Amino acid sequence: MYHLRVFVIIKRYYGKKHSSNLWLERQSRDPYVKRAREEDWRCRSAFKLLEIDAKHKLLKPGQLVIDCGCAPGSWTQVIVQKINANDNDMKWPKGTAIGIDLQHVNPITGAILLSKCDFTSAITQAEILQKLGNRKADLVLSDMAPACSGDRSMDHDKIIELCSSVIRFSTVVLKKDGAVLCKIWMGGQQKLLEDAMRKLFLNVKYVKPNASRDDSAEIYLLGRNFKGMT
Ligand SMILES: C[S@@+](CC[C@H](N)C(=O)[O-])C[C@H]1O[C@@H](n2cnc3c(N)ncnc32)[C@H](O)[C@@H]1O
Repeated sequence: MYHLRVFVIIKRYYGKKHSSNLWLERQSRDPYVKRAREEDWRCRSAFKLLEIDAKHKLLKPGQLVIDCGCAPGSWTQVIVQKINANDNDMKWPKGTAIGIDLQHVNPITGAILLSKCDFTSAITQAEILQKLGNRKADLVLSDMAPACSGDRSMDHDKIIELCSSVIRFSTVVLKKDGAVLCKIWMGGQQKLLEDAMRKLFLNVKYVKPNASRDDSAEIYLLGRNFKGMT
């Protein structure tokens, strides 16, 4: 019995060490990780949003954008840059970026950050509404991802729950014709989410940027031209 316990402990230790070595090796070979460091983005995810934006032209000067699941902050960095791109031109108002995350987020100049906040909680959503005042958002983004349990189907259900919360909140805060972009992990419930979005947005499509790893189940659902609530 004792030997069995020792064997299990050693296997667990080396298993973890092996997978963290694989992760390190993968990071060191990843060109986006290197570029993120060189270009001062907080993480490689910046390139996903930059790529989606280059193709779909979502971010514009003067917009109000809500970034759900923003830590460590690379999407918020991109947003702040794009919505204030015409900063010297007085005809454009300054943009507003609001980032929310469960984790601590280091300050980003030009962004309002709600650190250590659960986006799905009523308290956090009330706080976002308070920050908005009587303004509405042009764009709601969600790159939120639940902590992986290792059970694909359970993780899929959890991320769909997060997206459902984003869509519900978007119906309250979005301007007519506004847009939502949210990350999902593909699975059985994605069609339900897609159908719910089709009822609210004129255009709904799937988007997979090159910076999103090929072997990942990650994909983004983009809903454009919010129909507004009647
Ligand atoms: C992939 S990371 C986001 C990366 C980010 N877009 C960037 O570019 O830096 C996913 C984030 O979602 C956050 N998250 C997961 N569930 C959340 C929740 N209920 N409320 C707020 N943030 C959440 C996690 O804490 C994590 O930081």
